[in-house]
Formats: sequence, C-alpha cells, structure tokens
Amino acid sequence: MSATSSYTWWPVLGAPMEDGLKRVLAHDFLQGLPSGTLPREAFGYFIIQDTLYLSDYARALSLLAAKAPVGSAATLAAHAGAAVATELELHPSLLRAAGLDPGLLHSTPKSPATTAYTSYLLAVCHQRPFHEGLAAVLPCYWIYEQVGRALQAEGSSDPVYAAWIEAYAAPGFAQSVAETLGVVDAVATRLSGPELEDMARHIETTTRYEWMFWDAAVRGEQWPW
Ligand SMILES: Cc1ncc(CO)c(N)n1
Repeated sequence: MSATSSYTWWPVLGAPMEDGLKRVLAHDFLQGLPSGTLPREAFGYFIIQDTLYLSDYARALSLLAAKAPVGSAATLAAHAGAAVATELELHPSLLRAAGLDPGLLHSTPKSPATTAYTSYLLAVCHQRPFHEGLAAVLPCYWIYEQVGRALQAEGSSDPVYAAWIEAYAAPGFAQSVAETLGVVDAVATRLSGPELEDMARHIETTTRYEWMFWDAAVRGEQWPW
C-alpha cells in the first residue's frame, strides 16, 4: 500500500476508512463515472450539494486551524482557502460543462444528507478537542484521494466526469492529503489508546457520511416538504 502503512496509528485510524472505501468504490455513483452511465441529473445534484458542503467544510477547517498546534495551523488554514477556491472555480465550471445552470447554486437548499454531514463536522470541530475534529475531516481528504486514484486508472468516456476525476487525482490534492496525514501523525503519537478510539469513531462516522453523500445524489434525496 501507500506510505500510510508506516504510521503506527494507521491500523486504528486507517481501518474504518479502508473498509468504507471498498463500499464507496462499489457505489453506483462512482461506478457510473468511468462508464459515463451516471445520469447528468445525479452529477448536477452532487456538484450543487458539494458546493454547499465546501462552504461549511472550509469553516470546519478554519475552526481546526484556530485549535491547531502552531506548526499545523497554517496548513489547515491554507486547506480552508483551497476548499473555497474549489467551490468558486471548479464546481461552477463543471456545472456549465455539464450543461447545467450555475444559477442553481444559489437557489438549491442543503439536502438532508448535506445538512447532517456538515452539522456533524462543524459540531465536532467546535465542541471537541483538536484531535477529534482532525479525525472528523480526515476521510474527506483520504477518501477523495483514493477515489481520484482508482478512477484515474480507468478514466472516463465523459469529458465532464473525466475533469472531476482529474481534479481529485491531481498532485496538488495528493499533497494536501500528505500534509494532513503529517498533522495527524504529529498529534496522534502523543495520544492515549482511548483518545485514538475517539478519533476512530469520528472517522467511521464521516466515512459513512461520504458514502451517504453520493447515495443522496443518486436518489435525488429531498426533504419531505
Ligand atoms: C463531500 C465531500 N467530501 C470531501 C471532499 C474533498 O474535498 C469533497 N469535495 N466533498
């Protein structure tokens, strides 16, 4: 595997992500990207919800930056900035390329899954110690990197889906994941077994939310009224 296996904490913190990744890669949404069979409607739903997600994700990273050991604060703050840039640049351009109206970004409410996921991230980053918040955001990085790599190997017949895959398979994204694993390593080596277990629980939860986020797009999940 990757260099992650050399981290002493990887068996505890990596296991829930590795389990979740198998399910994520098997999901209809991601299966439909290389083949191009994913309906445009589901892709558009995802990009719009992901834009809403990224605003709150950037806020969660900013909260974490404020709680971080000084050596890690600038890294997390820079990642918050990168999340906002993605929201403002990549997502509107993908929507236009997919033939969808970027105006939908301003008229669509957060779905139930987006609301649940971002509320969880923000609550943990607000209310819990630094290492727990860091754990909650870790699957956002690691899962997307793995998805980008796995799908890049297959490519896509659809240029819009190929562009999305390339964004997460890019060296710049891999760099931000490597930096975050370094931040985890700096903190995790000083933590007790129960504290690592607390981190593992958040990782399991947000890994599930990652799967649920793609699932909501395929189902076109809506509020009951
Ligand atoms: C839901 C979700 N998780 C992680 C990422 C990676 O930034 C993203 N764009 N969206």
